[in-house]
Amino acid sequence: MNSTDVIAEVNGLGKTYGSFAALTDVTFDIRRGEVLSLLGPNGAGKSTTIEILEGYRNRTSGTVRVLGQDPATAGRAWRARLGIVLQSSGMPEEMTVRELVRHFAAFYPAPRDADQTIAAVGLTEKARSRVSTLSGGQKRRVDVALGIIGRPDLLFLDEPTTGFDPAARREFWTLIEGLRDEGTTVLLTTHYLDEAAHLSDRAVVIAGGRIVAEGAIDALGGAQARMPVVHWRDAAGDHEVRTPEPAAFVSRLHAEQGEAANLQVIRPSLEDIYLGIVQAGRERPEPHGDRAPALASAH
Ligand SMILES: Nc1ncnc2c1ncn2[C@@H]1O[C@H](COP(=O)(O)OP(=O)(O)OP(=O)(O)O)[C@@H](O)[C@H]1O
Repeated sequence: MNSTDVIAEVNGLGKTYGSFAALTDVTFDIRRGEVLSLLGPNGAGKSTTIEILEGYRNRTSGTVRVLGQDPATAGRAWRARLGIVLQSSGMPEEMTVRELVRHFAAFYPAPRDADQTIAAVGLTEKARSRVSTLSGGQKRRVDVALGIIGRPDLLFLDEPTTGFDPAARREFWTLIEGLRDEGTTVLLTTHYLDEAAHLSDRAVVIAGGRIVAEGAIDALGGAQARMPVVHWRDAAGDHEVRTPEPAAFVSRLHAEQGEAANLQVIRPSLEDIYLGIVQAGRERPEPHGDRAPALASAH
């Protein structure tokens, strides 16, 4: 891969809070134009990673480059190229949606049109409403509008659809697909595996502060974890066989036994695969001696 195709590089990233290692040896990159999902259970270290990439949190060790610069020292022009939708944000509640979006647009050199952005997040009818009168999901849409108003090269979305109803989530997905088609690179964290599967090209799975899986979203977990399972019942009881060729297996089963009761072919969902990865990560023995890495390069 050409190095210009990499928009962010994280190498051997470590973060300790006192003696607690929140991140250990985290290495991954974000490629231009992709939607990368950062997945992991509560407390895995996702927000810590994102905040280090955004320059809001100092790292303990390792190297990080985002849009060609070290976030720990990068300045305002660099920050203007990022779009950030945090898990929770404090917005001036007394402003109207339009006032707020216009206010933020003024911070950027080449912002989107405020009304078009409000329309893109589905809030045209609320453009004249004060933020204080919006529902939780509508406020989240304002967060997203503020995240994209500056035409970011890299957009961080930290659990963007929490609190959205199902229709709003689908609309949001369409919005993100549109941004991706325009060339925006997105780092997404979500606990909704269907969202990750729908939107992202690749995923990095983090658990206990370490990367436990990484790869194309439709190859995550490897062939074994994704192997279909054939279930059926006969006089001897219930049976379950994992096979890469379920059709051939069912055909043989039928030839041998005739119509099987309760026959099912189940392909593991991304959620099944993800839960298996996280569980395996928990059971993995701790690598010797690096639970709390020394301060290699404090920033
Ligand atoms: N300022 C802090 N001081 C001490 N520990 C912290 C601090 N911030 C985070 N941690 C700890 O670091 C770990 C990683 O937290 P982080 O917020 O990055 O997780 P997360 O993956 O984003 O979780 P969630 O899915 O719940 O948002 C957690 O165990 C958390 O308690």
